[in-house]
Amino acid sequence: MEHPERAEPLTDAEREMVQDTWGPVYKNCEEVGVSVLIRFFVNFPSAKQYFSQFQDMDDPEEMERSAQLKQHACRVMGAINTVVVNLHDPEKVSSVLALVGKAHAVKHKVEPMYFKILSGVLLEVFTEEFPEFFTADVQLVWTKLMELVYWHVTGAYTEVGWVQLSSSAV
Ligand code: HEM
Repeated sequence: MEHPERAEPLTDAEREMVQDTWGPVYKNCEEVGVSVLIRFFVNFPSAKQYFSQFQDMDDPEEMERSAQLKQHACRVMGAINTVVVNLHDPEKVSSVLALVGKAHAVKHKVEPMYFKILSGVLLEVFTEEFPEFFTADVQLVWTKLMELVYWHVTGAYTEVGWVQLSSSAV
């Protein structure tokens, strides 16, 4: 799997932009997280294969009632929160994301490309729900943060010897 030397670190000003705009999102973390995951699973239905409780569901309203979906929404948002509040501490960021990457590779066997797709959906929903905060500049910085997340997660995949099994995630 391709893995560049390093991810571009955020500057102090960029860190502040991320932290300032994350507050209103995290305040509504369950609602926003559920919207993100529903859009993810509706637009990329193959991503449901990993979730026993709703892999065969197509109706978004039914998905919304799944406890497993809600739980994963909160876990995703919780992990992003840990990254955002610890941006000043690169070791903490890398250890949190290494754990996420390792679990998804070893335990859940999730194709890493889905992390890239989910990042795009996260940003899309944040921007739609909080247009006053997610201006073009802010979106760029968040894209940089998501690239950093992806870099750490895929680094963990490489470390556990993940071999890409399929070239297409969609
Ligand atoms: C930023 C992205 C993500 C974060 C922060 C995240 C975080 C987590 C966390 C903290 C857990 C619980 C602990 C564990 O079992 O490892 C978890 C479980 C899980 N994740 Fe993710 N995840 C992300 C993306 C994904 C993606 C893209 C998929 C698949 C398409 C996925 C599939 C799963 C599955 C199947 C479980 C187990 C669910 C269960 O047992 O009910 N995750 N995730």
